[in-house]
Amino acid sequence: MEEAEVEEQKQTAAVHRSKGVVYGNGRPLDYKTCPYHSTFRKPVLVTKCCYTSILMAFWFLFDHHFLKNSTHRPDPDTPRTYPSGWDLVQQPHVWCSNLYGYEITSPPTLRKRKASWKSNPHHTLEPYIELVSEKLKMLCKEGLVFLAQNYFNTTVAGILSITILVLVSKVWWRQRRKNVGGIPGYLGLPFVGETFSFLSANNSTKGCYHFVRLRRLWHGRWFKTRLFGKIHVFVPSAEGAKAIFSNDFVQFNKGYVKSMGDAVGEKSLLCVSHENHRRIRRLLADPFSMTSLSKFVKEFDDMLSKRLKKLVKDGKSFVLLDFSMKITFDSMCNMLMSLRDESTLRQIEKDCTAVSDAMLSFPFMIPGTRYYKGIKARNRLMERFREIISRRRRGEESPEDFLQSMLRRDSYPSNEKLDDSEIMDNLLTLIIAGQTTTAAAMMWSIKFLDENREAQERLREEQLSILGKKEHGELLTLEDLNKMSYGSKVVKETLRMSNVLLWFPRVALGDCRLEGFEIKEGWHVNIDATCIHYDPDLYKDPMQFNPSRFDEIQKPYSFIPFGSGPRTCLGVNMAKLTMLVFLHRMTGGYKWTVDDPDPCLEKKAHIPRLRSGCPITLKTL
Ligand code: HEM
Repeated sequence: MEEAEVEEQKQTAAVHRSKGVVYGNGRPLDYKTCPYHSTFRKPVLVTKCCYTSILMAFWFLFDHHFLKNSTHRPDPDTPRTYPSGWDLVQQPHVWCSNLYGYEITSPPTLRKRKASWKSNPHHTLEPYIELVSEKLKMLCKEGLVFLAQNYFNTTVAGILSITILVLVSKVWWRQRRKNVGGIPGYLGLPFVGETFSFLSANNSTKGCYHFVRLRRLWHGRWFKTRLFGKIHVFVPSAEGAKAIFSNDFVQFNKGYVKSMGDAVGEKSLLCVSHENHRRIRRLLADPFSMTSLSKFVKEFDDMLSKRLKKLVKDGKSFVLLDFSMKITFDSMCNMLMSLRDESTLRQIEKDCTAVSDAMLSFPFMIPGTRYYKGIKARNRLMERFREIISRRRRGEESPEDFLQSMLRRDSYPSNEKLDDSEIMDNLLTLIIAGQTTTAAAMMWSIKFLDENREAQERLREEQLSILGKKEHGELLTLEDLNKMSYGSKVVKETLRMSNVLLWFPRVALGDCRLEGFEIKEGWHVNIDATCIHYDPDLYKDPMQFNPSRFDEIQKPYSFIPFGSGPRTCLGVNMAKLTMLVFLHRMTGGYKWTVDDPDPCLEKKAHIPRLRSGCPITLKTL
């Protein structure tokens, strides 16, 4: 791209930033190619009006021209049948044209119809001419032609005015609703709303956030839409996020669909009521505290070092996303249930993927559907977890892991322990909530560092200095990770830019106001973390990968990749530690080349991930 072009693009971007345009997923909106970049809702309608008028005018002139200039007279000997009055009403065009006594040659649709009439000997075009000539005998020819011309022009004028009226009233109606309802936006038809646009964005390589990005361009920072029959408001500000997070469970609650509850289980942290949530979360939290995770750090480091060594020895390109999905899954199953057998792990992973796919599907138990497969997979998983729990209760095995720490509470009072179904549902929840998110973040960290060599070299320097103080082959400890100050900033900047969870959904439990905007009971409010993380007022040059921006303390609720409040991510520490260990091994021991720079996102993925999975080749330093 030429320098002038780049400059122009930057200026356009600056204008859009000042209007509150959001760039999601670490990928800028391409101003050169995006057909919508300067298009707002109203101009779209005005343009539609103009196009329609021009088309109608063309049709009128075209038709008139052919009527007047046609020399093709109908064959008077063709067999005739007479049309009914209704046929005549449906074909005023034919009627008008025949008043001139000539065959119709336009518009194309009529030509097609004429062909079909001809193929049917009992229904030809000629009867119209016969009818007209009969009428002509009865009426004064000049008078009728005058009438017909008037009728033709009136029809065209009528259609034109109705079209323009409909479009103008649409603009007016939209404008009126903006003022009355408070939050701008387009709700579309009942139930359907903009669901199809959302699904189409989700099914494209721009990712589902593209849907949000476009609406923000059209309506402004705050907007509402209707998806799957529910009204959704996208909350774009740190202040809005604060208001929702600090009223979680009071004014807002996490809305979950039936398929989600069926897939992960009704005792899952994601689905339980307020009281149960507090108790389950308290009991689950301990194994995820920073101090309890030191064993996890060592085991993950060991697993990662061995796998990377093997890959570099092979010297082949490998898909980073696949690698990170597998290693996060294996390390989590090891930490939760001490599962290490390869074939068992792969079966469980397959079932967990099926459950995860079923979470946002239509809940109909029809064989072959995602929901059906997910429920079957869930049943298999529950059976497996039940077996493991029974073996432990019989004392056949008792490894030190998350599950064992839960079972140790068996003799505690009921509010101090989890029952079996609570343990099993939450084991599944933890695996599903932890695997895809952490794996995607790991992939993005490498992609961003690859595009920002300065940051990569600075991180490498820090990691080599930590590595230099350790024995050869010695595993990382929590203390080592605490020394990685630049590494932590790289992790933060990766999470800010990648927005692994694009927005956090809640449902309003009653009518309320957010930053002066009216929210009705039952509306879905989505805390738009992506918009907040790309807000130029909160982050200077938000498109720039710059870990050093975290030298400064962030404003409250401006950095929320793990959410906030009573529902903050339970695995926040685990995720950060996993990423730090990963970055340490990748930059401290290796260099890499990204083998496919394709920036497109994976289709139908709720978590933004590269379609290519980011294939890389490793080389030892
Ligand atoms: C980079 C990785 C991760 C990111 C970005 C992430 C992000 C989040 C966010 C934003 C939420 C809150 C959503 C909301 O408020 O609606 C959340 C919740 C949760 N996360 Fe994570 N997460 C990550 C990794 C993990 C890991 C590794 C685990 C567990 C092993 C985990 C387990 C959970 C659970 C159980 C919840 C539900 C908490 C509740 O409702 O009380 N996450 N995560």
